[in-house]
Amino acid sequence: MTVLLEVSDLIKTFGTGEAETRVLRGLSLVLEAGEMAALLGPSGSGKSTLLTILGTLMKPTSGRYAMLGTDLVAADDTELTEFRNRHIGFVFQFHNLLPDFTALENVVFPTAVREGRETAAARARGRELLTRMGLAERIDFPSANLSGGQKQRVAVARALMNRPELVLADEPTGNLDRASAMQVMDLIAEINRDEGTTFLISTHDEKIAGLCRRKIVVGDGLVTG
Ligand SMILES: Nc1ncnc2c1ncn2[C@@H]1O[C@H](COP(=O)(O)OP(=O)(O)OP(=O)(O)O)[C@@H](O)[C@H]1O
Repeated sequence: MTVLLEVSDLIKTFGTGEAETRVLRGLSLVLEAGEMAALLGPSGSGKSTLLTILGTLMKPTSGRYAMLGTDLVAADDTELTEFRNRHIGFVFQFHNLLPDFTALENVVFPTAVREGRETAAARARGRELLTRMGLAERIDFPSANLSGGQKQRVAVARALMNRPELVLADEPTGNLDRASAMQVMDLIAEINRDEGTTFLISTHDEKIAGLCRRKIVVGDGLVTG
């Protein structure tokens, strides 16, 4: 197996003095390329904080983080933005789609903004992904008119646009009914299997976690299982 990322001795504190909260307390974790892992743990245990650090959206207070051989603690903001755009996709509980944009426009828009233009290749990739997500009939629908499950599948397609090695999903099914949640998870599993994309999925739902090959449990700022 190839190591995709490794964090070690991660500490993250918020606030100072009496208000200081130590959220991560020396957490270490290795993710292999191609894993599909659930991130579990009680509310407040630090799951979102860890995902935000792994997504390079926030630096740890101390500790090491390397992905694909790049030291992401030493990297500056420009390097981090570039790295994130190329290698990491995000799916959140609230999909954050632009309601007046169609499904396809939502999927292609972030790439178009980054590249300064919308290319035919990007549109083709967007169509292919939406079709894989079972949304071929909804490609040109305004996203406001899609169901919650459909919107979340658009969000998964958007996260995959740039063929990231890693997708971080923070409670991606938290807002969905059971059937829609299972459908989103099935599609994630299919992408994981077919394209080798690594997924780390935080969830409170044991059934959702059960669909992942590995469970990582966080408790009190450390990996406990
Ligand atoms: N920016 C911040 N400033 C201060 N405290 C914060 C900040 N972000 C998170 N925290 C605190 O860190 C702790 C962990 O939060 P985090 O959101 O990582 O937990 P979680 O495991 O994702 O919880 P949940 O399952 O409820 O989403 C909480 O006590 C939270 O209040």
